[in-house]
Amino acid sequence: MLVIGIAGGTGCGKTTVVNQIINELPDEEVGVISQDSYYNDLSHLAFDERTKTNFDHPRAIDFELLCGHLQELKNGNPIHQPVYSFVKHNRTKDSILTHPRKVMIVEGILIMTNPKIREMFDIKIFVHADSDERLIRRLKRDINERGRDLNEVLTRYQNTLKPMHNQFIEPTKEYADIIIPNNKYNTVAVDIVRTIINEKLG
Ligand SMILES: Nc1ncnc2c1ncn2[C@@H]1O[C@H](COP(=O)(O)OP(=O)(O)O)[C@@H](O)[C@H]1O
Ligand SMILES: O=c1ccn([C@@H]2O[C@H](COP(=O)(O)O)[C@@H](O)[C@H]2O)c(=O)[nH]1
Repeated sequence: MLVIGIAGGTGCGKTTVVNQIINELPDEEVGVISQDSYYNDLSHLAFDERTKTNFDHPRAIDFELLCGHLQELKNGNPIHQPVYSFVKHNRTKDSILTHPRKVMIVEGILIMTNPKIREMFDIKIFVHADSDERLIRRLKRDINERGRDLNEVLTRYQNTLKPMHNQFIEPTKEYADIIIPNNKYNTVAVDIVRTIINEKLG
């Protein structure tokens, strides 16, 4: 199994890049795991308390579960990938049965901060977009798709997103084998990654 890790700050375009990469590749050969599925289960907290969580700190992620699931997939076993709700700030009761594939892509802001997870990646990719571009995209996406308002996104950006990005996420760029500049859509980079995957698929 070829495991590809794709990291980068919020709004850099990780999900978009992953969708572009897997578009036209056979479903049964390539799978995706999102770090978002592995946010800690916060069911013990009331909604108001959950909104105060720092979701941009490595502590917010259940890396033990993510690591265990990746190992299971590498061993050829299926996993039940949790499903996360950004609107509720919590895991849902659902899960997605995910079978091992020849190629697994793991994407998320913090995946390269964890040494054990990092070691499991055969290829490490960091998607870069400037911080103003990321903030604009995040504002639009969170207001349109994640039930937030302007003030909420900006406050979170100043209080946690920006400092956490600088402290934990940006430094993981140094581990990357490939850095994809993504201020604009980057079809060349996507094609290169697709070529690598196609070689693996034979
Ligand atoms: N290169 C790009 N140029 C303009 N908008 C983009 C680009 N890549 C992604 N977007 C948009 O920015 C938003 C965030 O992208 P997304 O892929 O969800 O980022 P991430 O997963 O890194 O948080 C989405 O609305 C997406 O359509
Ligand atoms: O309950 C939550 C959990 C996370 N977030 C924010 O999501 C982003 C990570 O997702 P991307 O798709 O990579 O942007 C992270 O910056 C968290 O702040 C949230 O708002 N609510």
